[in-house]
Amino acid sequence: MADEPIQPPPGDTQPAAQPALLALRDQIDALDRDLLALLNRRASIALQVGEIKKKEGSVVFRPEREAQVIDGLKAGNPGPLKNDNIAPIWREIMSACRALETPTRVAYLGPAGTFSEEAALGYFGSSIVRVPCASIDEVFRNTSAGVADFGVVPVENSTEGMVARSLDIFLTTPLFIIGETSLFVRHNLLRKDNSLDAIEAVCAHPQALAQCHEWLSLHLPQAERRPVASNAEGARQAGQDARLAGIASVRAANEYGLHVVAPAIQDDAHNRTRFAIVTDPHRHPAPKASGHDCTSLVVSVNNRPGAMYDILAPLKKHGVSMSRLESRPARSGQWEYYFFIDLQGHPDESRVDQAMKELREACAFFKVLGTYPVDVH
Ligand SMILES: O=C(O)C(=O)C[C@]1(C(=O)O)C=C[C@@H](O)C=C1
Repeated sequence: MADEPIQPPPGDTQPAAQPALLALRDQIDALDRDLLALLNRRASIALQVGEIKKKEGSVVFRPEREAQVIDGLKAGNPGPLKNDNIAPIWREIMSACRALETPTRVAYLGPAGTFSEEAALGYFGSSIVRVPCASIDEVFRNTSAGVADFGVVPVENSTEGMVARSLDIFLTTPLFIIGETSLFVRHNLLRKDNSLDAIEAVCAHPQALAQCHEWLSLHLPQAERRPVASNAEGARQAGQDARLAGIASVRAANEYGLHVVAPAIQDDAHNRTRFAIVTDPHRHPAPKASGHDCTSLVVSVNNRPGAMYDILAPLKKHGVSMSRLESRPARSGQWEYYFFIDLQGHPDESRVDQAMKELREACAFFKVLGTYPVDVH
């Protein structure tokens, strides 16, 4: 039989590129070369800024400046690039420029693949030195001890409310908040086998187990819900034992070689977690006003009639808006509470400064947790 040339199966061939397409690609290549040249010019200017900062002995990371850069670009964006894409692109550019000035070491609840890691990368960009920690306490400890320059800790979830451990540590930590970031949290059921059969236990962080409560009750009513230190730790354990499943991100599935057996199992489709960026005030000054700032406080008032009014009155008097008010028992056994308050504005604004002074006088306990640019998306 004569040798027939082997024909590729239909659909397996690339159609010959159209001349018009090739010409457009040539334009993209030329623009990419221009972009690279511009980015390198930007990087060498950042290096010069770094030299000046070194001489002055000042810090490299300036969250208020980065927020202003992104806000300014979004305000003047002619499109068609969407404004939502501006922040992630420029965060990466500034992350790379910052890394030329000095390494940024960031502590977060690890191991690799946690939402905290995703938050850290989203906020600082990927040119950082990662310091994964075993617990939220360790994030605070490593940042205080100078093992990391910054820590990223979860503070609030849109389904489950406050992250109690972080807030409790905020009462006493010497660290303060210099930034915030929030993340859509999509939980996925991960497992070695691609099936829901014979799962004995689901291992995840208690918050994730709580956020998937309804789904677990419906689909895996027999399975034990086993709390572990982080979702990535649960995924790691699931990677070693087919009887276990984890609840974690797709990044964690890739990291530990697991199947996404059921995607998006969180009870609330809009599940978001908010993270605070903390640092040591001896090594990093408070960010200056950026124009869109938030100031976080924790206060307590003696248990008396009108105590809540005394907290709110100075804010009303000076026209300061409050974007968050959370209470947490003071554990005194006296029905006393700490109030976590977010004010809109920066203490450099006199109305905010005045309101804070009067609020301080009305409170038995008053601590400024930090002042920082609001999250820019
Ligand atoms: O403007 C500065 O202070 C810089 O160091 C430059 C730059 C940037 O790349 O734009 C980098 C790091 C800072 O956090 C802020 C901005």
